[in-house]
Amino acid sequence: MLTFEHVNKRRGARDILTDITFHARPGRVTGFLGPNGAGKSSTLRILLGLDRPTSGQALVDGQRFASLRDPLRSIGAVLDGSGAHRSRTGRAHLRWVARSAGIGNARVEEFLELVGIADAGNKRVSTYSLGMGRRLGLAAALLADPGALVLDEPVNGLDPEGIRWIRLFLREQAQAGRTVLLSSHLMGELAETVDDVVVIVGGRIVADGTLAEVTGNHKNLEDAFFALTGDRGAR
Ligand SMILES: Nc1ncnc2c1ncn2[C@@H]1O[C@H](COP(=O)(O)OP(=O)(O)OP(=O)(O)O)[C@@H](O)[C@H]1O
Repeated sequence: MLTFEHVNKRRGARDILTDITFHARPGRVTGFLGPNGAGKSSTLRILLGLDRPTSGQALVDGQRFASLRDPLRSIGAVLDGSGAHRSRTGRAHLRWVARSAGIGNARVEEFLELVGIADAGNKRVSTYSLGMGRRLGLAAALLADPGALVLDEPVNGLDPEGIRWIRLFLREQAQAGRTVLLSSHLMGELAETVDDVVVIVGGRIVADGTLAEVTGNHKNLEDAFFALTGDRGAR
């Protein structure tokens, strides 16, 4: 379970996040949706201990990231890019991540297969497409079998096949019991993937509920999103 409790973030004179409160639950995919600049990345960075809230807290299974005894086994994350050094091969990157977590190389091979990049395992990450880099990032995030998976804009820039693959993959992760939290400014691509939806606009939560609850009387999630965000959602 991922929990945000009254998280506020101020930068200089600006309130970037105001009273961010929501949960992402095990076995469900939670979409954290909002237009560019709404505060999605800032919120996720606080959860992952990469930034501090001005007040409030973000918790992974009831604990702050910094207090987790074995963070890789609690929460996996894919933020910008693959997270790998470009001159490394995909396989070498995963072996390095595995070693840091005390995991054997057999699991690296298993995960290269799982995310569908086994054939490219010996190629340098600099030669990977955007989609392959995302798959490598997912493999690294999942190597230590974490209970939660966090992804910042996982489908952004991918072709339809890549988007479809990520959607199915994330649904499988939730079915396996993981808590999946993903951010996106794209609604159409995600309506079939998410169980729960949290909408953020201007650093504030403006909707939080199941997909059906947030869609409400609108034709679809995209229409509901534009109604909630005004023209800011169109950017
Ligand atoms: N390091 C920083 N210093 C100053 N302002 C920042 C910093 N990081 C983010 N911001 C500001 O905080 C606000 C929220 O940014 P954030 O990146 O969290 O939004 P986002 O919803 O993830 O949008 P995007 O999808 O465009 O990244 C923006 O107005 C941004 O300009």
